[in-house]
Amino acid sequence: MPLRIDVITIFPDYFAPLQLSLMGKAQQSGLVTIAIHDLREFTSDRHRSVDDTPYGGGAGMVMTPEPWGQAIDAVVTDQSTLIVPTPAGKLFSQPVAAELAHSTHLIFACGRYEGIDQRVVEYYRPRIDVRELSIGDYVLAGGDVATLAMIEASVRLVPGVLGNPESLVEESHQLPGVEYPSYTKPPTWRGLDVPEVLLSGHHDQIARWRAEQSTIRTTHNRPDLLPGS
Ligand SMILES: Nc1ccc2ncsc2c1
Repeated sequence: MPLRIDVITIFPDYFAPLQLSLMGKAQQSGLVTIAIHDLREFTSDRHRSVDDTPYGGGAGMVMTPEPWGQAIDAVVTDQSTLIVPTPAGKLFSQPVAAELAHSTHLIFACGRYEGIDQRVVEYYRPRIDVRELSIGDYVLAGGDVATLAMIEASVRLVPGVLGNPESLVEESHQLPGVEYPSYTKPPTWRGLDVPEVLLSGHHDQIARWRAEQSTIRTTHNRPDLLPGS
């Protein structure tokens, strides 16, 4: 049963990259099907409007609920998971990507402006799995780039998508923290040598060196990921 993904957006062209590389191959292989829908196709007024001023005042505009209701109703099933990217959401992570990779049907609602009228989430929550997800503590111009990131992170975990599942095994055995630095040919580049241990063939020493490097990097860049932090 392939993973089906429906993306609803006012900028369908943002999703052209999904035809390339790994994401494109995943679709050609039949492991994943991705459909992009223009929210404006689900409006009924002459101007195809999708937003209005916020109740309660405040700057910016809010996306009106009805086009979203029409668009989501056009694709939803009782197996669907509705994902609403928002800076206010729970943090997307590798474990969440793994969950999404094993779903049957994902609907991404890419909001713009100040977001989507909250009643859209309230309406679907009793009916299907609804997840408001953030990709980090920063604000984009809309949910489209966040959706691209979450699709790529999730689809690469769909069994069969990655040519070499070994890289997923390594990822899953990742020590708590960030990965060690990587090197390839040439052995010397602009006067800089590859760490000697990596050329030694001593796999135990290499493993130890990589674990040390991961700890050094995690301590410096992501102390929040250190065990016990
Ligand atoms: N609708 C919207 C606006 C900004 C933003 N930034 C990250 S996800 C998101 C979603």
